[in-house]
Amino acid sequence: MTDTRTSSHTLSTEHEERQISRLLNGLSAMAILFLTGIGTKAWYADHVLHAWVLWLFTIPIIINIGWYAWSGNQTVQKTGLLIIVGLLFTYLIASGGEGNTGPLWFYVFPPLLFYVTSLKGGTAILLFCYLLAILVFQFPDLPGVTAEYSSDFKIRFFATLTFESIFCFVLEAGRLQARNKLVALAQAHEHAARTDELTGLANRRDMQSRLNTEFSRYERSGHHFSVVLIDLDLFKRINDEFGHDAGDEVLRQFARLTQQLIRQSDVAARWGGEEFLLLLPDTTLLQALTLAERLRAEVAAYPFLHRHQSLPVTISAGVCSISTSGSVNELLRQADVQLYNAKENGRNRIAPRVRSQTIAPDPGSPA
Ligand SMILES: Nc1nc2c(ncn2[C@@H]2O[C@H](COP(=O)(O)OP(=O)(O)OP(=O)(O)O)[C@@H](O)[C@H]2O)c(=O)[nH]1
Repeated sequence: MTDTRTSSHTLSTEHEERQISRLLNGLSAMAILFLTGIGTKAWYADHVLHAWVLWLFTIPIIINIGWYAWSGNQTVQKTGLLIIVGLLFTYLIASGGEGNTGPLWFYVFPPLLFYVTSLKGGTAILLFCYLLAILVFQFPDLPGVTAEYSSDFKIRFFATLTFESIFCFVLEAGRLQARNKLVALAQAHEHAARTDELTGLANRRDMQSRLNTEFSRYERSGHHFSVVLIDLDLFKRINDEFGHDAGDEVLRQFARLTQQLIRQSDVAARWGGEEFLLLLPDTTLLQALTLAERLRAEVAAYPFLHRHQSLPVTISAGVCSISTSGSVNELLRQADVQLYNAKENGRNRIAPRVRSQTIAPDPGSPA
């Protein structure tokens, strides 16, 4: 039984990714404002080169925002912004910014890095940035390096940055752990809401929604499907003679047997107490009847056991194809009528009756 629907995990990840992208756009807009403002201040303070460098940094940020708006590619948006911010901070550390305060902007990096990348990736990038900062601090004669920092500043800078990085790492790890627990909980709830507890098959609610989906597919692209409505014969007698536990065990064993027989794309659901419904996509009436007959024969021959006691189990089933009914309700009604016929005609049988399977295939259905 396959689940073609999007899981809550995928949905939550997509939602989170969109949230991160919106946040990055907001931060990019703020960065443009800051760079323009601080650049203008530097211009009036006669730091012309510094002003131009800050203004020029706004161009790749604007391009990055525009590229994301055009392509919607979140990976490029994240990578682009991290590279720009990394280069900007390298410049600020190497040049000292205004009054040697450039390195202070570095404190923005760790939380952003861990939030946008993974814990491992963030740590690797951060260590690389540390290495760059150490190079700049230790070798002030390197080309492009114009700032010199006191030893006190360097020690305090690295100590505070290390504390900040560790806190950010721990907080992000905690956030991810809580998030993963919540996602797992949501998945478990989602699964429970769609599953029959006793048999592990889909429940009626899930089957109803799958039937509607399959019917929409049929209306859209003409893909035929069939259903088999199954009822365990004289089940009350099993309960009465062998006990309710034995009845439950029969339901479980029958569910297992059914699942072994149907295709991956088919869906088996517990429709009611001892009633089951099979949804068979891309299946003609004849094919559905063949499957139902095979299942009937297997059940009749299967040694159902409970506490070493052999239990007599047979099934009756009504089969119907969408090509002979215009709606899901009509399909189910017809299957129910056929099931009633099967019971009326003596149980342990499938309806409609097929004489050595010479029924004509559904018009327009796959061969
Ligand atoms: N053990 C068990 N029994 C159930 C469960 N759900 C429904 N039943 C029983 O299934 C029996 C169904 O009985 P009926 O509707 O009279 O039908 P039947 O005995 O199967 O007879 P036919 O359908 O006419 O062949 C009832 O006794 C229900 O109590 C369940 O989850 N576990």
